[in-house]
Amino acid sequence: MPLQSFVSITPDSDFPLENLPYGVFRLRSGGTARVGVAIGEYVLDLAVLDEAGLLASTPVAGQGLFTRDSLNGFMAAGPAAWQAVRNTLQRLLAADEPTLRDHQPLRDAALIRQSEVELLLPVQIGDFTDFYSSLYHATNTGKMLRPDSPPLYPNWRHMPVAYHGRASTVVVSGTPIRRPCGQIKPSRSPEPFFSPSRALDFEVELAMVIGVGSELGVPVPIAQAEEHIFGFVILNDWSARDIQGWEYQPLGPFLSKNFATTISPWVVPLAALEPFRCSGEPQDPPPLSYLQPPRPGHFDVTLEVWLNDTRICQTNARHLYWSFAQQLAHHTVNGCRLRPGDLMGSGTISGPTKESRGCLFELTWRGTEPIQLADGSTRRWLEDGDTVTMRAWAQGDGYRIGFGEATGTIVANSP
Ligand SMILES: O=C(O)/C=C/C(=O)CC(=O)CC(=O)O
Ligand SMILES: [Ca+2]
Ligand SMILES: [Mg+2]
Repeated sequence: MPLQSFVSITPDSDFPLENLPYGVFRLRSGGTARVGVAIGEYVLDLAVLDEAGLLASTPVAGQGLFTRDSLNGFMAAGPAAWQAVRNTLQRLLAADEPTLRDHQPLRDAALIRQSEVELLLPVQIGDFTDFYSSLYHATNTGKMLRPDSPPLYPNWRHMPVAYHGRASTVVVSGTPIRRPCGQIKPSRSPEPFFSPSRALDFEVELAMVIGVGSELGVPVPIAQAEEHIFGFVILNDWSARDIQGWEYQPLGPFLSKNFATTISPWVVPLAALEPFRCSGEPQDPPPLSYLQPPRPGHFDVTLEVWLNDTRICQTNARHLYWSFAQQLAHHTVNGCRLRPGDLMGSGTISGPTKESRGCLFELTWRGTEPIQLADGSTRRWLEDGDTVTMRAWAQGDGYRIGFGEATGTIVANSP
């Protein structure tokens, strides 16, 4: 039986009382940025609640953490504070709780229609790392990029491989995406040339948002890894496959991926995904002991990709080989420090079936098998004006933990 709120929530809403994802918003009519949670069609303004003393029972009351333009201050307060605020909000929004329900002026000030707000980038991102943790994606990618070698490098099943991206180009859902220019060298061309990308792609991922940092030189043990995770967003790692194919050896992706990365505006708390914890793909060989988790670390989250009006991919985060806890333990095992606001992408979440391939690179097999859209047109790669929208949710009994969406439209460029 879903939790009952006095705010009306339909069963297909992304934002029931069980979810309460955090975001940063501004009224379209003006004003400063503030922190809120999504509930049904509304945003609950936490700054208003704090000023009214309704968060008094939590360790973060009266610190001004919700009148900021990022979640970083609140995230740094740690898991006990997150849990206290979450418990308080679930109580304040409950159907049988009069404090907010029956206080009309406060209710009007605190609950704002989402249609009246602009959602901002929720986190000030210090570092962005992107993993490569789907066995299906890594195998397909390896087959296409390196047809004459085994698809997986020998390290892949021993560690969560990743590359370092650019925090400076992570943008919030809705931001237009300018087609990047760069060096391209098709195999039939003897020399590289400079051009707008002709092989623009998306990658559907989830990303963890780091809440609490770690100490320089001190690895985070896998059993404590999740204590550092504040929550999750949808991530689209826009990728220019032609630039990537020429630049990536031997150091990996660079300009082919760091021109833009889109994230969804609501950060879904780890606590909201707890009922959806599950095992991932079997790991063979067994990982080294620092990567052996004390419990399952995957989550049953469905993801969809829409290209204009056509759904072109449906996949699930449980298809990942390496879990978020394993990624985090590996990332810090050398003493690399975490900071509040770091962002870590899962890697493209491809599954075992054709429709669960998480990028055009795989869906069109490097552009050789065009896909058909509902309007009759076909695509090998993204065209100017195309809109890619990603959605994600965990399906509960009578409710869903939704992530909202991560969307972006391609804008033309000329060299
Ligand atoms: O060079 C390769 O084998 C492939 C690299 C990537 O595709 C990097 C990446 O973004 C990984 C991912 O999203 O899974
Ligand atoms: Ca990626
Ligand atoms: Mg990218």
